Amino acid sequence: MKTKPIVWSIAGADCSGGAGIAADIKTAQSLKVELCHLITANTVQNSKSLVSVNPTDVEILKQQVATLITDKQPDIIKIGLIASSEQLTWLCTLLPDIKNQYTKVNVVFDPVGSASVGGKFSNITANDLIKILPLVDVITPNIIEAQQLTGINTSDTDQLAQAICALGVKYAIVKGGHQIGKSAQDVAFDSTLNLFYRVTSARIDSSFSHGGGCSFSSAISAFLAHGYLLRDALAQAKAFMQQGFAKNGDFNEYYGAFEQTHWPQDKQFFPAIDADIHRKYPTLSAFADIGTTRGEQKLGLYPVVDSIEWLETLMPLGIEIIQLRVKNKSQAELDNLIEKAVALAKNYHTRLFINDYWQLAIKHGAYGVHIGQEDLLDADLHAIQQAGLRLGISTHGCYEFLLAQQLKPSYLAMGAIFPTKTKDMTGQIQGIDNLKQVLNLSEDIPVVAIGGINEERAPDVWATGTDSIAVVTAITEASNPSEAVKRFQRLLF
Ligand SMILES: Cc1ncc(COP(=O)(O)OP(=O)(O)O)c(N)n1
Ligand SMILES: Cc1ncsc1CCOP(=O)(O)O
Ligand SMILES: [Mg+2]
Repeated sequence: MKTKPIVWSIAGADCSGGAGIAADIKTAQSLKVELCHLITANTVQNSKSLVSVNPTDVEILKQQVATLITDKQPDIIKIGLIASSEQLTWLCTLLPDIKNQYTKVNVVFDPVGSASVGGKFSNITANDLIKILPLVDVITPNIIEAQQLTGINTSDTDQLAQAICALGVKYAIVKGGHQIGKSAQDVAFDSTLNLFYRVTSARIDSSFSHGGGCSFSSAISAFLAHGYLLRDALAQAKAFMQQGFAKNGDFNEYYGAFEQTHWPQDKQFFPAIDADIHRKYPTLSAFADIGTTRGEQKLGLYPVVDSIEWLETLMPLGIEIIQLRVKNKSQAELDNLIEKAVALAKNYHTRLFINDYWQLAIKHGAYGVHIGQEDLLDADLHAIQQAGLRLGISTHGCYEFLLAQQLKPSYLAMGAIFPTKTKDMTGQIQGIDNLKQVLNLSEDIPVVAIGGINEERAPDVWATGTDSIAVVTAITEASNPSEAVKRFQRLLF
C-alpha cells in the first residue's frame, strides 16, 4: 500500500501568514506530503516590519521530537528559521542521532537570513551557523544567503554552490531569483557526483512573493520525500514556483503571500535546462523525424533485440520500429552485425535503430541511432544529423526529458517505467504518473515508454497516450515470441 511521505518542518511561524510554517503547510498540501511542524519561533511581523521573533524553548522542541518520532517518522527534515543559539546546538546533536537511527532521512536547510520586510531573525553568526552544514543534505539559499554563509562576495552561483558544499553540504541549490535580468537561473551542485544542474525560467514580477523562498525549499523537500532524484525535484520545484508566481502576476498590491498551486504538469511552467551538451551544440537543428506526428500516428510496439536471428523473426510481423541492442561484442563482430541488420531492415522497410554504436550506424546507413544520457556528450550529434540518421535519446525523469527535448531528437524514450531485470535501473523507476508528466511536457516529438512492460501492463501504459512501447523480455522470453508480438500489436491499436 502507498503511504503519504512525511516531512518535518522545523521553522518559524509568521503571523502575517505567508512565510515559514504557513508556506510549508500550504506547499505540503499542494504536493501531497504530510507535514509535521516544530515551531522554532512565534514571530510578530506584517507587511512593513519584523517586530519580534520570540524563540521557542528547546525543551518543547525536544518533547515534540520525542513524541513524533514514535509514530510519524520523517522522510525529510526541513529546517528553516533557527531562532537561537540553543536551538542550533540542539539541532547539531539531534540531526546525527536521527540520521544514525533512520538512515534514509535527508535534511533540507533553508538558511533564513533576514526578513523580506527588513530586520534580522536571530543573532546567530554565519560562523556559528555553518556548524550545521555537515549535517545537511540539501541547502537552498538565495545569492545573498549564500554569500553570507561562505563569506564570498560574488554573484557567481556556481562558485557559491561549490563553496557551500566545501563546508560539508552534499547538494547546494543557489537561487538566482534576486539577480537582475529577464530570466532567473537556479544552480544546483551535486558534490557527490561533481555535477551542476541549471534550470532557468523567465522572470515573473509578482508582488505576491512573500514566503517564496520557504515554499521553494518545501517543494524540494516534498519532491525528495516522494523519492525523486535531486535534478527532478529541482525541475519540478522550479515549475511549482513559476506556476505560483504566474497566478499572482496580475496583482499590483504591495505585498502578498506566494500562491501555492498544485503538482506541476503544464509545460509552460517548466524551466529550460542549461547543460554542457547545449553549450557543445548551440545551433543544432531538429533531427530527421520518423514519419509520425506526436499523438496522431503511433509507432506501437518497439522490440529491442540483440541478434540478426531476432530481427529475422520479428521484422516479417509488420513491426514499425525495431532496435538492435548488442553489448560486449568486438568491433569486427559489431561491424558485420550492423551491416547485415541494416540490409535486412531495408528489405522489410522497418525503422531500425542501432543502440550505442553511432559511428557504425552512420557507416552502414542505418535508419537511426539510440543514445543514452551518459553517451550524449561523447557522440558527434552533428555527424549523426548530417548523415540523415534519426536520433532517439533515453531519459529517466523530467529533468533529463527536458534536457534531451531541447536537442530536438527524433524520439524520446522514458523509463524504466517498471522494475526490469534486463538492466540495472535502481533508483530510476518512473511509474505511470511520471510517464504522464513527460507526455504533457513533450512538444511534437514522439515518446517511447520502456522498462518492465509486459502484456499485462501494456494497456495502462498505452492509455497514457505514449507513442510507442519498447520491450525486451516480454518478447524474447515469451514461450511463443511471434504470438506475443501479435498480441501486443492488437493491444496497442
Ligand atoms: C527505446 C530505448 N529506450 C532506452 C534505451 C536505453 O538506452 P541506454 O540508456 O543507452 O542504455 P543501454 O540500452 O545502452 O543499456 C534503449 N536502448 N532503447
Ligand atoms: C534497455 C532499457 N532501458 C531502460 S529499461 C531497459 C530494459 C527494458 O527491458 P525489459 O522490456 O525486459 O524490461
Ligand atoms: Mg546506450
